Amino acid sequence: MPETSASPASPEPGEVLHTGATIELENLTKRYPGSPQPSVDCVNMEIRAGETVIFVGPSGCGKSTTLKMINRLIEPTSGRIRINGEDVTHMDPVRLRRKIGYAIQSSGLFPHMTVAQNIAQVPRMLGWNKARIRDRVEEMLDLVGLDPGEFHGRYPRRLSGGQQQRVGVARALAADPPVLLMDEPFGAVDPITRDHLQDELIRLQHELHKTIVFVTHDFDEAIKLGDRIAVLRERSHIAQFDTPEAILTNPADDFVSGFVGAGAALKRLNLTRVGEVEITDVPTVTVDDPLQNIFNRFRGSGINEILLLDRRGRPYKWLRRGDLMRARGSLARAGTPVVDTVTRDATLHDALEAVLTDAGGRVAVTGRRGQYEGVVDMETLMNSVHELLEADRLDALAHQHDLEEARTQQTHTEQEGSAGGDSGEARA
Ligand SMILES: Nc1ncnc2c1ncn2[C@@H]1O[C@H](COP(=O)(O)OP(=O)(O)OP(=O)(O)O)[C@@H](O)[C@H]1O
Repeated sequence: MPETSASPASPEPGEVLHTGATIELENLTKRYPGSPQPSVDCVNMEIRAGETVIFVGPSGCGKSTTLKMINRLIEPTSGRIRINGEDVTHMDPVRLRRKIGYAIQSSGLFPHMTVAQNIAQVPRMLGWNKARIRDRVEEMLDLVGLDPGEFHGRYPRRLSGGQQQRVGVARALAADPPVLLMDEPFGAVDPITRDHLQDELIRLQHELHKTIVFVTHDFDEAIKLGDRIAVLRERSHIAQFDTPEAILTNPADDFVSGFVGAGAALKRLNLTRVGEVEITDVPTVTVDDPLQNIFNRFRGSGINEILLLDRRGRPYKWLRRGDLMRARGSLARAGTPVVDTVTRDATLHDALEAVLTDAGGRVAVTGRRGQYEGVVDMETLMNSVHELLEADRLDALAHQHDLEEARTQQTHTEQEGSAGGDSGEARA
């Protein structure tokens, strides 16, 4: 039976919708039947409302089990879960799951339902009326960057892996839950699609401020997406729970260092976004511009290269002067196709990768619908990397200085304390 009252516009008392909710795990433990050891052993963790927390750790350490206990897909053996202060450890799990979005690696879409029906599933169970569901489906498709007109009636088998994941995220968010759990949601897609999906999740999170708990094997993904990262070791013991910067610059122990792996300086590039560096403009023309106009653009300026945009303003090809000579009246044969692009939410690491594989040493920056917004080139990236490393070096020096001061202070306090102790005894 559908619930009659529930609606995101009319939250129940104590319930915060539209934005995130706090999650508290208290001594959370799972012992699977027949296993001598618990798979998750006494986890204590506080996740703030609106933050993205990433669980990383070696295979089998208990990441998924911990995650699935939050929406009780796996029942805890003992311990407590509180969401926004409310103890949900024994709440009806079906009711609980309507408040918690869940996205998984294989997207989990129902193959016999259209995209729209998949997205509408939880709102339907919540008893929303048809018009509201229809509006919400359109809104969700738009939110995850899929054209509602094109994708509404499609079946999942007619979507690419990346599109399926987008629909999976749209479905998880449809009832506007304050919490979103994501279990390796981008694990099965190719690296370029994965980068784009990550960028989109960052953009979504800027708009929505959900509380997201995200499981991954990939430390680079954790750095890119997490406000905080929980590095877990066996039985979900927390090795370190901190910001990506702190984990990269001050790993708590050898286990964390080993997990961070080599190349911390390169990983540092994952902490800066393309939107934070200088984006330059290049001359552009569109496929509808007459060839003669394009010739004139070259002729009228000293430029050697123009970016050709498609009808929707998306980067399509790089055109050089010589290409036009060979075009023989048609742009179809001219130029070098744009293979990769980045958004402003992409990391410098993504941008560097794209620039390194691009013969021209630059990558086009695109907006939400893939439209051209500018270009980042090798020189900008190199300058930014130098600035970042220099800033890190100064931070490390300041940190070292603070530590030394604290040590000196402590020595003084101890010396004074032992002197003070004597006088204390004398007073007693
Ligand atoms: N249904 C189950 N019955 C018994 N043991 C289980 C079950 N599910 C998981 N486990 C065990 O619990 C431990 C933690 O598993 P879990 O799937 O949570 O780890 P994980 O860190 O998410 O692993 P991976 O990164 O490989 O997905 C593993 O040792 C696993 O073998």
